[in-house]
Amino acid sequence: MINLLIADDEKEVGTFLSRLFTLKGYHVQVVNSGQQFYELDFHNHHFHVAMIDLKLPDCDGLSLLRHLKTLQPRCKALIMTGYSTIKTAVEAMKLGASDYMEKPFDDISVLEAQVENLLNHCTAQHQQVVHKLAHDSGLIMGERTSMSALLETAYKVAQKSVNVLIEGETGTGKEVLSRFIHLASPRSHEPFIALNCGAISESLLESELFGHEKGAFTGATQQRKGFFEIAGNGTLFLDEIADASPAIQVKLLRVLETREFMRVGSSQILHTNARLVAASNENLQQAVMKGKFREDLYYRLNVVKLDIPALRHRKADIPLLIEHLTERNGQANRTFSDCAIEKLQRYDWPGNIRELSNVITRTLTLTDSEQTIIAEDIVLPNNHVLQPNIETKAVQTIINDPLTEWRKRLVEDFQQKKEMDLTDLLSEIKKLESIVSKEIVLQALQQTYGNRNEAAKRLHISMRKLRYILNEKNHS
Ligand SMILES: Nc1ncnc2c1ncn2[C@@H]1O[C@H](COP(=O)(O)OP(=O)(O)OP(=O)(O)O)[C@@H](O)[C@H]1O
Repeated sequence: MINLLIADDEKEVGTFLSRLFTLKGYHVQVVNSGQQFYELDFHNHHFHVAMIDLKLPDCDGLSLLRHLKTLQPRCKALIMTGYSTIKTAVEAMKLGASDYMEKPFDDISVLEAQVENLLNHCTAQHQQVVHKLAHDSGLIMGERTSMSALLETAYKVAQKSVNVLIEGETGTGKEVLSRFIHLASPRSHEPFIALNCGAISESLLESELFGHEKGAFTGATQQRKGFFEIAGNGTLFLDEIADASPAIQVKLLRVLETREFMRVGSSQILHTNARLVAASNENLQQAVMKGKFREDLYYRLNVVKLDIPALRHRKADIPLLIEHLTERNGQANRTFSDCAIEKLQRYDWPGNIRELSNVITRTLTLTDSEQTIIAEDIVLPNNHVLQPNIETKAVQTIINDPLTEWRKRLVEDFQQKKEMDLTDLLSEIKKLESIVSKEIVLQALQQTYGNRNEAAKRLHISMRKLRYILNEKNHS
């Protein structure tokens, strides 16, 4: 028996949906408040799909979603939302909701289809689809990394007609991700147009975006369509959006608000249905605070924000990327030794995947095509800093030495006393733990030149834990 859960304070909605799905043979449970939701017996009663309204009188839908996903991670959640809360619905998708549906429901068959889809949704099949799309867009990442979670969110928002803002350092793959969004969207058969707002002058950018009439300016010898027109029902990717001039920002805002624009030199109003994906390697919110970027445009673009992590924060992806980039160079048969891969993983990659790609191409070109690439073949920038591999070094020096000494002392102690005091032993283990962890943290701090945030990140611990290990009293 399929079990559905509906959480909505509007009783009529609950009754209507309950009737609709009961007729299909499903068992439907309706709750009208957060309190009723929390009183459900999630431990003994499994739900297949939960439809959750974002606004309940006594709590918000996101808390209900968190509760549900903690107790029943396999239950698919469909968020019901009004237009004003679409942004929160997208947040909900980041928290694990499968989809959202706008209320009031214009077409009930769409809701029915969404629920059916979720019920038929097979995880393995779904992952295959996402992987294939990623591969087709040239996007490589490891499994269960920060990128795979990001891709899952990107896949979900791709299905919607919302604007997307992608932030990430230069070369992290913002354009690649925007291609993935396009390919995963219902617009995939329409054009994908990419334009770098930082690479051209203001007047040229305006005419590239909106087109121009013949004679609109010197050199405009014929009428030309702009990218908004060429993109049609497809996707327009605007890279380095923070570099658009104030005048262009005003025009973009107008297009996003009204979906209308005019070619340069024309008074004819044209309509666009293109989806906008904007990207920036600068933090756009900070650009707003500095007065460099319009706040209203920022909010229009930032319906969904995807942050691509820098390559140095996802080094686990490097071996796969090396393989992919080697293949892209037409040299799939070439291999990198373990030491070579380790060397590449220890570098910080300020230019991210673009820089990695250049290093791979250069290395492949300069080495004999028969040989395995070794660490010495890889030339990194002159002033590069290779990050020591904390784990290896820690095991060799920091853990081994105190452990040997401790073991020796323990054995000598036992030989003298001829008896074992377990309480003493446990307290010795605690002491050893604190000595070793403090040494590791100090080592990490040395390697990050005192940068506590970076040290904590490398050791996969919180700042609070780092302060605790360093015996700083006030570590909260
Ligand atoms: N996940 C990835 N898998 C494989 N290749 C990637 C990935 N991400 C980026 N690349 C490659 O890295 C290079 C830079 O990617 P892209 O142009 O998308 O970065 P970007 O963030 O848009 O850069 P910029 O900020 O400079 O515009 C390209 O050659 C791209 O193919």
